[in-house]
Amino acid sequence: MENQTKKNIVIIGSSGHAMVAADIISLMPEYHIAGFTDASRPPGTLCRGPLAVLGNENDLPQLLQAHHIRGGFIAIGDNWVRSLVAARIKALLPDFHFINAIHPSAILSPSLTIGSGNMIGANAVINAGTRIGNFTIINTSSCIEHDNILEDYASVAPGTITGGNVNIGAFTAVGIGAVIRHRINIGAHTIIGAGSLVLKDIPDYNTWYGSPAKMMGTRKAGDKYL
Ligand SMILES: CC(=O)SCCNC(=O)CCNC(=O)[C@H](O)C(C)(C)COP(=O)(O)OP(=O)(O)OC[C@H]1O[C@@H](n2cnc3c(N)ncnc32)[C@H](O)[C@@H]1OP(=O)(O)O
Repeated sequence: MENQTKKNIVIIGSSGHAMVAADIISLMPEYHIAGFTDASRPPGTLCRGPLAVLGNENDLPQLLQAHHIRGGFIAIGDNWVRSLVAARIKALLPDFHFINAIHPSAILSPSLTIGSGNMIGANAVINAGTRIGNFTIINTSSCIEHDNILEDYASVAPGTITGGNVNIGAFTAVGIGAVIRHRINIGAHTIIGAGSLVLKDIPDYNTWYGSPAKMMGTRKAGDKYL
């Protein structure tokens, strides 16, 4: 039940990633989680203690009223799928408020610029002058150094480290534990494999991995990467 100090929030998705997002949002004093939406599980399915699947995305207009929901968070780890879901919700509810899910242990520079719909995990550090777009994932214990740019729907997996002045393009996924040297530009829709060391600029629609990372293939928007 919403009280006077907390806004009711719905989490879109109910996977393992959604449970991490729920853990984060439950630690944010301004929000109360009303439940989840997930088209692949019947309403009433318990997900996290008493919190259940309330319906699917198409039910959102009714769910907002029934549960006094004031905003939501898309907790879908796949960058492309997350963008498709965001587009569907925006078409259905143009004024829907997408919150940022920011773990209280994250350390964010006061000069950080950030949009909406982003997840910032436990112990992440984001340093001065960095700009984060919308619907990105900065996962657990990532270190995003000064003057980086992360475009919309980009993601960095747990333990990623970037140097200063790194740009990561829209929809690009940086794998777990990758290290990216300072002043590197990574294009859009690109994948950096787990544990990679990136020392060169990387174009759009590429897969690179290894130490040092090398070009291992090309890809199309929406290709799987996990
Ligand atoms: C909370 C979370 O879970 S966040 C998500 C965390 N997960 C990740 O970060 C995963 C990122 N994805 C990867 O690293 C993937 O391995 C990819 C996308 C780079 C490559 O995937 P695929 O194209 O399917 O490669 P595939 O598994 O077929 O492996 C092909 C070869 O490359 C090697 N390889 C794959 N990934 C890597 C890597 N990151 N570094 C070095 N070698 C690699 C494999 O060992 C294999 O070598 P082999 O032919 O000698 O056996």
